[in-house]
Formats: sequence, structure tokens, C-alpha cells
Amino acid sequence: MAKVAVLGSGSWGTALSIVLSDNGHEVSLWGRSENQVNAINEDRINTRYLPEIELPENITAYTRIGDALNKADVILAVVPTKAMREVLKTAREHIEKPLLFVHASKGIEPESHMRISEIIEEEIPESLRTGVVALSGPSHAEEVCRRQPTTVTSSSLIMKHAEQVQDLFMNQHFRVYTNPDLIGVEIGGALKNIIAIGTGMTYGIGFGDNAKAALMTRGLAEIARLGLKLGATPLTFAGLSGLGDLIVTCTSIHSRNWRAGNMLGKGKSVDEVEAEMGMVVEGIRTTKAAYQVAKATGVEMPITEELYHVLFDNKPAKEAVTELMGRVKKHEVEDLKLGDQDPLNHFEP
Ligand SMILES: NC(=O)C1=CN([C@@H]2O[C@H](COP(=O)(O)OP(=O)(O)OC[C@H]3O[C@@H](n4cnc5c(N)ncnc54)[C@H](OP(=O)(O)O)[C@@H]3O)[C@@H](O)[C@H]2O)C=CC1
Ligand SMILES: O=C(CO)COP(=O)(O)O
Repeated sequence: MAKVAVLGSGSWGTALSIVLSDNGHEVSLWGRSENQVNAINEDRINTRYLPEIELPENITAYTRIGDALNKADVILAVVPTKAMREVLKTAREHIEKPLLFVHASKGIEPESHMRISEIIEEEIPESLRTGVVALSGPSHAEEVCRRQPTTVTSSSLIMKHAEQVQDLFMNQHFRVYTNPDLIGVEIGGALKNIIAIGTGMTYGIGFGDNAKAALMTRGLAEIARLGLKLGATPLTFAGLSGLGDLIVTCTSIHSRNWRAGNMLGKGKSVDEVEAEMGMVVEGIRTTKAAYQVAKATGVEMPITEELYHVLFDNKPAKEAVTELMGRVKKHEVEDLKLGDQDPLNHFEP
């Protein structure tokens, strides 16, 4: 059995701690709020994030990262993307031997354009890590903590490490696959949040299921388009961390990104939405990062671009939809190198 230090006692860090604990591992859960840590240790409850769930005994919470890391074999980093770099910097000061780094966060850092595994590689010297693994897929904390059936992907450039994490987490409720396409897994997991905000927003405006299906399908097309440009494998986007997570986030009542989009569609500002949510809405900053990456790489991402203008330039959501619908006509599979096989040519008189 392993000792796992879970950095981040929000909804997802707590739910994954339950999975690890169910598998017999010893879990040290780091959180920055003293009240929350006391409630976890004394009342066995994470009052703010999963108030209805009784936590198992082999989860111990700490406010000091050094205490959580003491004798750990594995680190599971699961704070919001914007906090990841700082948390890793602090953790690094307390690591005494090389550890397996796993992360379960979903985002891209604006400005640096880094995926989480790249941030880990930048902040943690090679001498202090045995491997870097991403755990991603359609998995709302609210269901995982109730031990409802869930499937995710463990991804690492080195298969042995992905398999180690598969073994750590896999149980009868939580099924873990492996995938060596780390770029595709991280890009799919991060960018689906953009599309979830978009689907929530169209619902908030009053549009129906046709708009939802359109956004999900064309959203997946542009996620894959960017992913391929960055070196991902196409089929990953049809998998759990791609299509799977897109479905769950765009259709579930649990999704914070969907709910944030819904409020925006009803006319609330980004600041109002973030304050009201009280939990991380990763898709907002990821929209900024993806917009920047799309511009830098010349990849066309019309949904991301319109959402960027809604979120950061006060563009009315309805106007963004009108612009998306009024774009010049396209092939549905415009990215395929069709050459002489170009189907539109067959329609020429
Ligand atoms: N919730 C879910 O179902 C899933 C979430 N994820 C991903 O997991 C990541 C974490 O999300 P989740 O747990 O849901 O988020 P929550 O909003 O539920 O919790 C956020 C946690 O991060 C802590 N935190 C926030 N800012 C900082 C900071 N600057 N420094 C240190 N800690 C900080 C919060 O502490 P405090 O309470 O003190 O503010 C809290 O413990 C995200 O990337 C999300 O996309 C992935 C799959 C499923
Ligand atoms: O990533 C998630 C489910 O797989 C959680 O999505 P939200 O952050 O939108 O709640």
C-alpha cells in the first residue's frame, strides 16, 4: 500500500482521497484552511465542498504541506490550475526523495501556455520525481464520492507510470484505463471546459438541444484541431478524456463550467458568476489560454474565440452566437487533406 499526499482539499481532491482510501492507501490531504482541516480530522466531513459525505478514517488532513508530504510515495496535485505553480514551489521545499507526481487538474496556464504536466516538469527538478502522470476523464466529484460507476484515463509518456497510477486508483466503482498520449489527454480535459461554458450559456439564453449538440460537436472538432497541431493523437479525442469528458461536462447538473455559462447567458457578469459559484470555474482562464495558443499557432477555433470576447471584452452572448452562425460556409471535415477528392468539387457544374 502507498502513502499518497493529496495537495488540494476541494471537491476533487477529497473525492479522489476517498477512492485511494477505499483501496487501502494512506492519504494525507493538504488544505489551506484550518477550520476545514479540523472538520475533516474531527468530524470526518469536508463541510464546504462535499458536505453530505462521511470521510473514511485513513484520510488525515494537514494545513502544512510539509506534514502532508512526510513519508509520501506519491503526490496527487489537484488544486486549480492558477494555484498549481505556487503549490508545487512550496511542495518542492519539502520533498526529500524522488516521488511519483500525479495530477488531476484540468487547465492550461495563460501566458506560458503550459499544460499541467509541463508546469510540474518546470517546477520539480528531475532528481525529485520518478514520473509525471495525468488522471483525467468524465468524473464529477459528487458521483465519485458516492462510489457511483466512473471511468477515467491515466496518462503518461512512460506507460509503466500510467500503469502504476491505474493500479493505485482502480476499483469496482472507479475504472482506470491507460493512454500514452499525454498531450491529447491534457488538452481534451482542459478545453472541454470552454465548450461546457458555451453550452451553459446557450441554455441560459434560451436556446435548445440543437444548439447544445452543435456546440459539443463543433467544439470537439476545434479541440481536436488544436490538439493535433500540438502533437496529440487524433483518437484520444474520441476517448474518455475527450468526448467522454465533453459529454459529462456539457450535460451534467454538477458541472460548474456549465452552470457558470448558464448564469452568463442569463446576463450575469464574469465577476458575479465567479463570486456566486464559490468553486473553481477552470474554463474561464482556459478560454484565455486556448485563445492565445490558437492565435500563436494559427489554428482556427471560432467557438473559443467568440467565448473569449464574451468573457473578456463584454461581447453580448447572443451576438457571439449570431457571429458563429453567420460564418462563411465550410466543409464539415474541412481539416481533412482532401485534395482532388474534395467533395465540394464534385458539386461544381
Ligand atoms: N470537481 C470535480 O468534479 C472535478 C474537478 N477536476 C479538476 O480538479 C481541479 C480542482 O478542482 P476542485 O477540487 O473541483 O475545485 P474546488 O473549487 O472544489 O476546490 C478548490 C480547492 O483548491 C484550493 N485552492 C484554491 N486556490 C488556491 C491557492 N491559490 N492555493 C492553494 N489552494 C488553493 C481551495 O482551497 P480553499 O477552500 O481554501 O479556497 C480548494 O481546496 C480543477 O482543475 C478541476 O478542473 C477534475 C475532475 C473533476
Ligand atoms: O471535469 C469535470 C468532470 O469530469 C468537472 O467539471 P466542472 O469543473 O465543470 O464541474
